[in-house]
Amino acid sequence: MESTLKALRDGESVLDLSPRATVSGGVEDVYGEDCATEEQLVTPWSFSVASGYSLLRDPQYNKGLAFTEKERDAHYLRGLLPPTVISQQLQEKKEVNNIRQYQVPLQKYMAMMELQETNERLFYKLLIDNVEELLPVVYTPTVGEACQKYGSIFKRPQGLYISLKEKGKILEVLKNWPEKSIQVIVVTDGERILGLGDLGCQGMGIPVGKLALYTALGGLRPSACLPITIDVGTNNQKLLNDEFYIGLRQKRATGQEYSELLHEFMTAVKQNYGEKVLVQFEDFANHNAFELLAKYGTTHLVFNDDIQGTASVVLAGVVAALKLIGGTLADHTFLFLGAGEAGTGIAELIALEMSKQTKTLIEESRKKIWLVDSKGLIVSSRKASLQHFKKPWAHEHEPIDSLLEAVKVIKPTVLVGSSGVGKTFTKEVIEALASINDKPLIMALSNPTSQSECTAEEAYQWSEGRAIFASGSPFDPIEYKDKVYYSGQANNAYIFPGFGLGLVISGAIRVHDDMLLAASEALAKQVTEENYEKGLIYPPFSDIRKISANIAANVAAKAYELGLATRLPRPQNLVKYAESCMYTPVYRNYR
Ligand SMILES: O=C([O-])CC(=O)C(=O)O
Ligand SMILES: [Mg+2]
Repeated sequence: MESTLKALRDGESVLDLSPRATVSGGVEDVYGEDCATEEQLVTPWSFSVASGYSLLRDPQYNKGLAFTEKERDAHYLRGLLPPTVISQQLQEKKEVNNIRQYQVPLQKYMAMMELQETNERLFYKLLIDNVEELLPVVYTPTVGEACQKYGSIFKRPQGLYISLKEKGKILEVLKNWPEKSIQVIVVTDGERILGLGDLGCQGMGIPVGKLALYTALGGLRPSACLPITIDVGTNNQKLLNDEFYIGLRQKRATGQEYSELLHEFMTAVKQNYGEKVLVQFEDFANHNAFELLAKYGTTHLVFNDDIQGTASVVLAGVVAALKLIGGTLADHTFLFLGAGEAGTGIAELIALEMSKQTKTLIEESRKKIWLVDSKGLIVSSRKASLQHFKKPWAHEHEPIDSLLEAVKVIKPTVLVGSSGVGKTFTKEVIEALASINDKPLIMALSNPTSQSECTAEEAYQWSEGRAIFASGSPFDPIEYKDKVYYSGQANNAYIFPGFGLGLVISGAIRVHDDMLLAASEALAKQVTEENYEKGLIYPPFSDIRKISANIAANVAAKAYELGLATRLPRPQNLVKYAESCMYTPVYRNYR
């Protein structure tokens, strides 16, 4: 092989397949590329072993200035790099300095994406070593703005685009992806990107970002991760009018046309990657999210991050918070603003855990949990007109129109925001909550920061410093009356990377609700006394790889217990095993 490459580089056509014999004019080259006119056909040759110039442009293998002298000799890199050889540590220092120089978060995002596209291992090294600083760049809130402007900032495609144009050909499209051993797919149809609504094809930033976290936080290999956007159109008129929009210019396909495309996709995925590939649904609109999860939950390894991942992270936060606010889960009364994927998903998982703890029927546990949607409190008199996923929460009560009224009447101890609409936890709402509770637990989950139900500062100020607060997007520590308040990030990023790792290492073939409880339990256990002293109900993200290994182990253990694991025999020490499976971004040495 090496002599073949050398010969090609020296200008010989070893296999003599080059089209040079058939083209004329211009300067002759081995590929026939430079001498072809526009009408003449050329062959897009590529090498199967990255070497020389192409090695420097292959993000998976490129090491830039960190290529050693020996590697520069062995891989035809002499002269293609300046003479200096530096360590990955120094490269990292330089990149961190570069990123810090950008004032605008979107510029930082673009710089990080460029790094991912030029030197993958360096990108992950940066992200892992500086996770608290860079998470808000590659993930919420900045990724939201990136999706909104995706058409304008778009340089190179990342991930796989499957649009209505590919109907009937989805299996072929999957085969176009260069990697064959895929373990995790994150897929969106872009209809409900964070709390920003329908961003159509530009939702691709989300699967790309989520999978970057799968690798950085959960240790899945980048080559095993596949981001996919399904483009069935968009109802976002602004995007349809935008000359730089990258998606199909049509209104969303719905009904049969939609479900047929999704079905072809799900079938092709299983056919191409087998039973054990995890498909994570992300940021679908409510109606499709619930339907897809129910439909494919029994035939595929599927996980909905917004319903199940968010539920698991919030349950963990609530369980941890009990140390600060007192009582058992069943002693508390929960009020949600938002009864979509996140709201009903969290409510159901809390009810499930409550029932397990108290050995009562889930119908009884649900009565401790109240949901408010855009039409007011969900009560039994509204039942006939409710979407099916809201019906379990229609308890007997007089109708109530507003959140404020609901807080006053229901007297919740825990207030959760999951509607995707910002600034809805007003001063009045938080004051009312704080007048009922000594230590109210407030979780403002909506993303990005612009959609947060309230800010950390508002939560502490309006509760006179008594609230325990966590939010979906991060807030900096707040100083209030000479005291510093730290708030946690109740984001599914704590759960899905470890959860997915647990499924992969056990060879799980289905997701079960008990695995979500297992993930919650593992996360809640990672909160230390030191965290509690600061008022935190989540451990810091700087420990996330250890946290993910623990979550993965607990999830895998549950998969074995339920008979859903196929990787046999079961490893004895699952935490150690999970850690040993995790990708690390240090450079490999090339022979
Ligand atoms: O992406 C995030 O930050 C959390 C999430 O799933 C969402 O808001 O849809
Ligand atoms: Mg989401």
